[in-house]
Amino acid sequence: MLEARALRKSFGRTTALEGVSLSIGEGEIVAITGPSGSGKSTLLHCLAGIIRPEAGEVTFGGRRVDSLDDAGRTRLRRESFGIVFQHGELVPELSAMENVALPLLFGGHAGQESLRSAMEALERLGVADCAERLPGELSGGQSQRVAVARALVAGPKVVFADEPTGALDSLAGELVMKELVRTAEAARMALVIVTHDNRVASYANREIVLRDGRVAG
Ligand SMILES: Nc1ncnc2c1ncn2[C@@H]1O[C@H](COP(=O)(O)OP(=O)(O)OP(=O)(O)O)[C@@H](O)[C@H]1O
Repeated sequence: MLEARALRKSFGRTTALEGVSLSIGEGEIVAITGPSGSGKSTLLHCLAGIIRPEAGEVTFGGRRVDSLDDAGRTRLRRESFGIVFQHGELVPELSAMENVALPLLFGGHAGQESLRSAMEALERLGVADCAERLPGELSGGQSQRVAVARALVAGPKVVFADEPTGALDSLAGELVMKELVRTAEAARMALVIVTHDNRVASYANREIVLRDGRVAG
């Protein structure tokens, strides 16, 4: 469903990815691991259409992602992907519940229905009590759970998550991982997780290890 072939990406003189190829199936849970600086986030961003590789191809459902223009990639992300960034990246002026409702509102759903679904997603992630708060009034871990709720709420085909449990204690981390895995299994959603944490990687069907921008195993 999601494929990458011979990806290369550099930043100035730093080669972040070199010759990375992989294929991820529907409903598959894949952990991307490897040392700091090995290219994990860069790979996730290329797969999700956030940045474009200099060489190689990314396809989703047989359609090229990397050759789409910015508007095309934004539309694809909105329609088919859910993304959890390392630091939450919530809209600061909107409440937690409104942040979670955004993907539904962008998708043309009615306001009340979107807010109700957002509330249910917050409940499943154990942060319903944060619904009315602004992102600036949330802890790092609460923000991260709100960001996971936002990524899942619109029923994406793929969720990309960069260290989704980095700011969480082990109990909350487990809740987040169980909710991600439950949704992946129930909706045949693929899940691509960048992580340093072996416990998180243990939820995956497969682990892709990067070293110096290449797939090492
Ligand atoms: N925007 C950027 N500008 C310049 N260099 C960058 C940029 N993004 C990444 N890099 C470099 O590319 C390499 C890969 O970075 P990347 O963030 O993908 O690694 P990572 O494996 O996710 O690291 P970490 O585990 O520390 O988050 C690193 O050497 C990094 O310094």
